[in-house]
Amino acid sequence: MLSFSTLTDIPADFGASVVTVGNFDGVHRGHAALLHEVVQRATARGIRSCAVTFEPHPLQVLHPDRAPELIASTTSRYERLAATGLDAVLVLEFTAELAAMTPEEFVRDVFVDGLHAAEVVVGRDTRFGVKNSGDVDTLRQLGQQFGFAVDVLPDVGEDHRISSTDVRRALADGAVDVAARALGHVHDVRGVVVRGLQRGRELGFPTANLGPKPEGLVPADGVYVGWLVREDTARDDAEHRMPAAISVGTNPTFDDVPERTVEAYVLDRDDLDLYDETVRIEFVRRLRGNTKFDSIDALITQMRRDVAQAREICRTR
Ligand SMILES: Cc1cc2nc3c(=O)[nH]c(=O)nc-3n(C[C@H](O)[C@H](O)[C@H](O)COP(=O)(O)O)c2cc1C
Ligand SMILES: Nc1ncnc2c1ncn2[C@@H]1O[C@H](COP(=O)(O)OP(=O)(O)OP(=O)(O)O)[C@@H](O)[C@H]1O
Repeated sequence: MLSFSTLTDIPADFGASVVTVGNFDGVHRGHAALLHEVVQRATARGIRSCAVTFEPHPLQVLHPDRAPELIASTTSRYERLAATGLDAVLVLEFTAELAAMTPEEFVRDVFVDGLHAAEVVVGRDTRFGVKNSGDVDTLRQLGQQFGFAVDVLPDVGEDHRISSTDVRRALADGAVDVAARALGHVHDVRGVVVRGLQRGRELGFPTANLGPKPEGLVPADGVYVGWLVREDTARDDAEHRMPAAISVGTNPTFDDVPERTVEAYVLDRDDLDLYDETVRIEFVRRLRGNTKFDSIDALITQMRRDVAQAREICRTR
């Protein structure tokens, strides 16, 4: 997938394209359906497919107090966009100047002059241009004016429209299985493995601890079942993706963990050295909250139960 960060990056011979626009945070099932349509229509016409997106998230610039915590990092969004088969992504820096463009200016500069759009595909609630003043009707008028087709796709979602907002809410509640259903993939966070307090090994469960502020939305404190994925190993390596019991929180049984951490015990492995590696932790299912135990023995007994449950769940996947 080609990646452009300004309009001037687009090569002169890029040709005509089928285009869509949005934040695509998390690249959920609604986004994926829309992007799939963009790719299919471009293939049918024998032209390029391109998604226009923004960095940072528009609300971070316009209303930082209302800006959402993003589901996925820029890296992960990029990878998921690439996986849809798009030919190109245009990641525009979202600035006050961009925010001030009228719908007509945005469409002319970006879709028409920049990407030579033959067709623009959007969801029915799309808004664009200064103060979100443009909607699908505006887009249809501009399509007639500039000579591109406009397709408005129906909502995706069984009982209600899938949205990034719902995915964020599910993750904040620890409902990682609900989030995965809306996303169409398991949610993950990404970070470098750092040294913890080295207590895990004594408890019988050594854990890979992610450094502070991993990329991606960290779900509610609790104990989860999932997978640890090592980015630096090949996909077909047996140790690339390994089942894990995961803990998110401040380890309340101990009083010495000031920061919320994400740590994963790779099931039945005490021989791994993951320090300084970049890993992803995938969250499949929540088992329970993160509790303060009266004794270390009580914690260990519960961790054994967690691990047994994790083994069972991962065995069937
Ligand atoms: C499956 C699992 C469940 C856990 N549950 C709890 C818990 O309920 N309460 C708690 O205080 N710590 C819990 N922990 C975190 C342990 O306290 C932590 O892994 C241990 O203190 C090692 O920390 P370290 O890696 O910083 O050395 C859990 C860890 C795992 C892997
Ligand atoms: N469930 C859905 N079904 C169909 N299209 C969707 C769905 N969700 C988003 N889209 C479309 O995907 C494009 C990109 O959307 P964008 O990421 O900007 O917002 P969003 O997902 O609607 O945001 P949020 O969920 O945070 O309200 C838009 O054209 C939007 O209409």
